[in-house]
Amino acid sequence: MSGSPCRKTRKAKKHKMNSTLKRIASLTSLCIKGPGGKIGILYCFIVLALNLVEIQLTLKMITWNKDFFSALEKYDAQAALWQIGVVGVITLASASQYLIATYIRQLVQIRWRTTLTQASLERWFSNKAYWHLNTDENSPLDNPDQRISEDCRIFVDRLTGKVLDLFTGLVGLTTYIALLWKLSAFPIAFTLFGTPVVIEHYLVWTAPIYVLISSGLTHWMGAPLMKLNVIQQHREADMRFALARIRESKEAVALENGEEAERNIIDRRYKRILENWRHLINREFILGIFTRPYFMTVLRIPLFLAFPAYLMGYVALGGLMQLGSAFTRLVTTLSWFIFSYKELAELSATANRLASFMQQAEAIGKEPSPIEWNRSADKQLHIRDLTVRDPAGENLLHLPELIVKSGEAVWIDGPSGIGKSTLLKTLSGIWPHCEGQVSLPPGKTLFLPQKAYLPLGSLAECIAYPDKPENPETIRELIKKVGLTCPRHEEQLRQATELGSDYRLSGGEQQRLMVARILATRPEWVFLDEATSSLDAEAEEQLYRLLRTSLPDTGFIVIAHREPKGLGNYRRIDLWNRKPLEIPNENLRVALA
Ligand SMILES: Nc1ncnc2c1ncn2[C@@H]1O[C@H](COP(=O)(O)OP(=O)(O)OP(=O)(O)O)[C@@H](O)[C@H]1O
Repeated sequence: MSGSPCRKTRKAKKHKMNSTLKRIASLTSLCIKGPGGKIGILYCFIVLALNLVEIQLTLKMITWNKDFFSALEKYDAQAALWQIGVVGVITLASASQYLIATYIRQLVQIRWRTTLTQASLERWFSNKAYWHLNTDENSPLDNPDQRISEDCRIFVDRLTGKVLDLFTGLVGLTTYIALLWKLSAFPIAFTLFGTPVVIEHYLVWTAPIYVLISSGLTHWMGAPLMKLNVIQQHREADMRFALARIRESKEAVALENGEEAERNIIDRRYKRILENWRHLINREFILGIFTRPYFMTVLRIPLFLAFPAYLMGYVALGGLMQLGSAFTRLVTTLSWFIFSYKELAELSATANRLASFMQQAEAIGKEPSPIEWNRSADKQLHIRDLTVRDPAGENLLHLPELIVKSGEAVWIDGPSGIGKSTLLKTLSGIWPHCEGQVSLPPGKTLFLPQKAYLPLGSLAECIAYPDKPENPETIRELIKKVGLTCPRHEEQLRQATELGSDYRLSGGEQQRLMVARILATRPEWVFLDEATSSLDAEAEEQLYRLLRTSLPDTGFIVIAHREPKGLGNYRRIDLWNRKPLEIPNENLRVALA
């Protein structure tokens, strides 16, 4: 039997709830295991202890209500004045408790957020997850880069806020129930359909019924909020991404007068935000119809409910006020769920997003590599039976065998789109759609794409990237060597790297910087993907000559559409030829799939 649809939905909801709780627990344990995480637990206990002090202060305040109003009822000015002093002391203690607890709670947040952010970054960078993770519009993993900073903050904030409140609430609940039980030792009697009904301690029973009905209504009305909040964050992040992309490509946009087109893209994304926002505010409005009056009356209702006890003469005015405030505290504590609905929705949505990001990033490392990687002991790069495909599974290239000795140079050229860059991505180990065997010789390898990458930081850091920078004098010499000799270059280079304004350098100048990087990092193997395409032929030749003479033992694999003069003796892999290609070297046979 497959079960009724209703039961199935309930089962699915229960399963979802369980997996959310598991995710919250696993992220919390990650926070605790990090540096200073255990001290965080100690701090949480201190916050809990302070919260228990707050419960005691609340009990004092409930008693104060009785004493103060009794004094008023009796026109006892001296007692009333004394109670004003008492309330001052309680307020002072309560404010101190609140400030210290909040401060310690924030100390926990600093520790745990740091751990969670580090853990996310570790997964983001390890196995190049930032490259592999599918983050397009239809992916459930939206804008993970933005999530790392935002979700880690929200998760820790809600966890240390709401979960500690939950524990405090549970203690408070038992205390207030016990107090109300003691205070409301009188029954309420009425007739229902001709039958006399007497309910002892009726105020204690009324509170949970009142809150249960209210919580049920809140959940029913507010349930769609969770999904709408997730969609809203997704769309906001999409718009931020589109805006950041314009900043990144501002030169192309400005040159192509793309303002209107860009404006349309942003407008479309903003429209999607508005669409969901409308649903969100409608739903918040519906929820508010209930929660707003609830918040406003929650402090009055107890008085109305305790009123019959006053009329029946069970309590005096002071007792009524004491009952009212005890009932209010019980209802407020029970209402924790209602007051925290939005934040709880955020906590669960954030936990789900963060955990699924971490799971997906971890899964990347677990997938076996489609390439059989070996370490070659003979200082040769050895590729055997390598097939490179596109993501749809269509063959792009097939290399039966290619051996490159250290210090050798290979030039690969062929038509656009044939798969040259994809071949380099395969050799770097990031392209998953391939198979074959690759033996890499030991030593450093450097892959440089056509578009130079200038990381944010000092010029020395940019040149030495990804290694640690050398001394500034060496850097200055290297910059001169690659032809950036003009005095104005110094300031431009500083702005390009330190301020991230790489558009201040011409394409050729940026590529000269990349040549300086090869000279600074001195790799054993260099893979260049049209990395000199913006230079004029003469400059290109000079730079290749510089590379070959400075790094005579380095193997060069160069993808270029024009002959890399200056590279010295090189072998050519000509992918223009559509038939299997015989190259003079016996070891090198290239065929197009
Ligand atoms: N990340 C990717 N996702 C989907 N398809 C891709 C991806 N990268 C490359 N391709 C496809 O693989 C094919 C080969 O692309 P590749 O960039 O390797 O060509 P190329 O020979 O280097 O071209 P060019 O000389 O124009 O740079 C192209 O059809 C391209 O659309």
